[in-house]
Amino acid sequence: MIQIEKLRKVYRGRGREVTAVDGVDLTVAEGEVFGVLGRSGAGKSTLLRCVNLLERPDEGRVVIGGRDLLALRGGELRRARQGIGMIHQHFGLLGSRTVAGNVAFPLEVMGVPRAERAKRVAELLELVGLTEHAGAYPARISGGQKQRVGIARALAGRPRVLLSDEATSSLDPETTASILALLRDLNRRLGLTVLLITHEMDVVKRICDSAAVMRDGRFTESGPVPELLARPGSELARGLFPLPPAEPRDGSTLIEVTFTGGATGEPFVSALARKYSVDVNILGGAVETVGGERVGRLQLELPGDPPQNAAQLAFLRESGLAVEIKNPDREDAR
Ligand SMILES: Nc1ncnc2c1ncn2[C@@H]1O[C@H](COP(=O)(O)OP(=O)(O)OP(=O)(O)O)[C@@H](O)[C@H]1O
Repeated sequence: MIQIEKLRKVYRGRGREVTAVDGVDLTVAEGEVFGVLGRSGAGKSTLLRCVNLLERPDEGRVVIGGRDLLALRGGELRRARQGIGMIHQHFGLLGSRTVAGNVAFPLEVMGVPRAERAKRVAELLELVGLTEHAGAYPARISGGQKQRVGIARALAGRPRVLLSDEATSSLDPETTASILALLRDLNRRLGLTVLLITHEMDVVKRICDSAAVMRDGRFTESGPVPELLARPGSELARGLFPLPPAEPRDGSTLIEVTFTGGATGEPFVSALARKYSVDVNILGGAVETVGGERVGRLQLELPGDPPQNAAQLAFLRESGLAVEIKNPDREDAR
């Protein structure tokens, strides 16, 4: 649904150049929720703004629903952009208009006749659970309700794609959870494709099917979330399951094991201990639900150095677990 190829955006000014997006490739399948995670300054906002051409990239391609946006002009481009909704961290509501008036605004711009507009506004408010607040002004509603207005307004033109620019960053955890649940629900009910940027791991954990980690204008890793979590060395996995720092002791093997889906139900630690008569020391771990799937990471210590544990490590890998050896200087530390 969204296809970005070799996207590059450089800001130039006062003899200074900042490469905000530095050759990003990104594919978001139809109906998918894709999260781009990164710290401030990583280039996330610029990337998102290039997707709906609020910012014109210097190089690369932006293809949405099969249409190459950079090749479109005038009315064609306007129509293509109507198929892309956007929500923002600070909501961007008009204080002088009611909730209903804010949602009606894009419909007025599109020239939708009054009667049809009223019907559509009512539908949209129902969709986001704000029917009772139609006549309220933004100053009198909560942050979560404001973002619901933002979402209803973004959906007014029946977009197939929704871009979310840190939509929950100024909300408390409980409200964040309810907005993320709403986005997930809309994604499923309307088949909406969602591309979101965030600096919060929790957002990725709660609703993203796929994710990318962005740093200095580039993606350092990208893929379906369960796959990333199972990838040794994954930054996303480390962020979602922070394990205590641990130094491998001489004569022992320190490993981090990631398990997803089917492997979660298997008592692999006890199976390992029984099969090889080893004392497995559990140093840390966490199990979470990510994208509706149980995922976990454990830090384990086995007696004996890595070569002595070759069979044990193979057993874990054959059980469907991703195993990363933390002992330094290991050529096979995968
Ligand atoms: N209009 C602009 N002019 C010049 N430089 C800019 C402009 N917008 C962003 N930048 C620079 O581009 C880089 C990427 O910024 P961007 O806002 O895309 O990152 P971000 O990951 O979204 O961070 P944040 O969450 O803080 O917005 C930063 O170094 C920033 O200073």
